[in-house]
Amino acid sequence: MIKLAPSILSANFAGLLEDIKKVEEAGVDLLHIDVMDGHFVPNITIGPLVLESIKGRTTLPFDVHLMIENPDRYIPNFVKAGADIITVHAEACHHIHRTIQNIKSHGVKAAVALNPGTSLTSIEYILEELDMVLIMSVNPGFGGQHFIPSALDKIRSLKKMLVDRNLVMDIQVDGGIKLENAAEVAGAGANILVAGSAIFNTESIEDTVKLFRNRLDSF
Ligand SMILES: O=C(CO)[C@H](O)[C@H](O)COP(=O)(O)O
Ligand SMILES: [Co+2]
Repeated sequence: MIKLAPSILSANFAGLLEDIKKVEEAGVDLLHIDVMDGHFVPNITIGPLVLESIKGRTTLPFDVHLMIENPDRYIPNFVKAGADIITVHAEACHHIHRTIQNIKSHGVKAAVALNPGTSLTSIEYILEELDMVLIMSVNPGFGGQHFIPSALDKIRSLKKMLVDRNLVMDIQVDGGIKLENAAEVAGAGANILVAGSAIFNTESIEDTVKLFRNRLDSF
């Protein structure tokens, strides 16, 4: 079954817990938390303090997408704040293998994200170490952008790499996912879809999640 991970980047921060409750009650699978530092990406969002304030108040696992430089420095803080999956960007890590081991040493799942312009070859030699690969389908930094179509080929190639090596791990896709393209992204091989604006910027979160489920039913 395809998992849905709403990105709280598009939630109402004045009533964050209420929005989280809405997606939880609508039956989503993960809470995608976008952490931006104003250096790796041109935007600043949230840090461990916000995670700590929602920890224990939702049953949804925390899927933490770190769009920050020097992520190793902050991994213990995010683990302590409740992270279940930590994703770092290949482009932000000088020693990606070491960073992955660092994440795993804290007992949480480890993933690598690739920007639209980054090749799959950058993870070729660490694939066996990963729990998930995140294919970015927008340039990171902002919600509400358009899906970059070349991501579809990259998802297909990644899926083939995994099959060829007999590896089982999650393929997450993030950016510009809407009701209209969700099935195509899943069809290419993704099994976790992140959606921010498509879920939170709607009249009814419950109805939108149902519509996503209908479109993804057959996968
Ligand atoms: O990592 C991200 C941006 O860097 C977000 O997770 C992503 O953009 C989700 O928002 P939307 O679904 O509105 O594109
Ligand atoms: Co994200």
